Amino acid sequence: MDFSKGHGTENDFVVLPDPDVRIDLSAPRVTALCDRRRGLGADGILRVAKAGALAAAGVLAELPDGTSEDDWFMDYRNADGSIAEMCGNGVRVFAHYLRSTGLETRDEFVVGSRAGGKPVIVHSADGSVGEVTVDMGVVRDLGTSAATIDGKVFNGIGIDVGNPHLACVDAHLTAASLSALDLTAAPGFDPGFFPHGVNVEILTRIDSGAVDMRVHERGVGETRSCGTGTVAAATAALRFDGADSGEVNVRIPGGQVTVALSGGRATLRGPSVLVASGSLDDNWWNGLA
Ligand SMILES: N[C@@H](CCC[C@H](N)C(=O)O)C(=O)O
Repeated sequence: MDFSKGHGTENDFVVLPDPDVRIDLSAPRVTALCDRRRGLGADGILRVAKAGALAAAGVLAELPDGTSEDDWFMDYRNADGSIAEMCGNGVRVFAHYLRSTGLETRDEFVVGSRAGGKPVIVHSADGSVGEVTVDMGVVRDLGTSAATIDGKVFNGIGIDVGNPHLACVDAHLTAASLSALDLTAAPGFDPGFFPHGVNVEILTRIDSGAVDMRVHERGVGETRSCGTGTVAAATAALRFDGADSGEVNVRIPGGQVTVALSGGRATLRGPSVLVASGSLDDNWWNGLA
């Protein structure tokens, strides 16, 4: 079992090449592989497969919109073994991996996800560093809700970027007070509003075209970055200022990305790093099934 390890602004992933879908990617295998003591350690897994092969194997009930059988498909799993619809940082790492390994020779192609096909532009991709823009598609406003963190209530907007987010702009926050927040425990949220759980972003308002953001991810915990979360954050920050389009630089603990919103759609541009590749021990892997 070959693997690569990579990250997008320090949101890290184990990449498992499995074009013909021969691996049983069970929840125990995902959790063990993502465990930072028992396994390789990661926020999530990116299985690299052909969309048609995933459908034939029954991993996908049907091909999502904008995805065809021959497209590469990012079969994303959270560190706790749950399946998520989309991962913005993951798509950048996925596209970088495909280009740097030669599995894909084009600079512009579609990456399939459970939230639909995501067109990408690979601006650069060597063996270790890449830069990718992802067309994230339609961003949907779900209405207002609130999160509770460390006993404090943060008002925000529910935003669907293929997966669910609650993005909370707090005009009193500074980069320093944001970094002092205790995000160890999962934020409280309204389960009636978010029946499938939610990713929660806390952020400053826009200053000089940029916001600072932290995130607590569904199925993972606090991460150093979340690509779909940065799109939700940029959307909420623009709304906070009465705008529905524009470009926002989003600073997260793991780096910076750029989100552009226009006509209810978003693009996400940012870096990708591939740090290692190798093979898993067969006995260890097979013992996890
Ligand atoms: N880190 C990802 C999002 C991964 C999925 C998320 N935890 C969920 O369950 O929706 C990103 O970069 O978007």
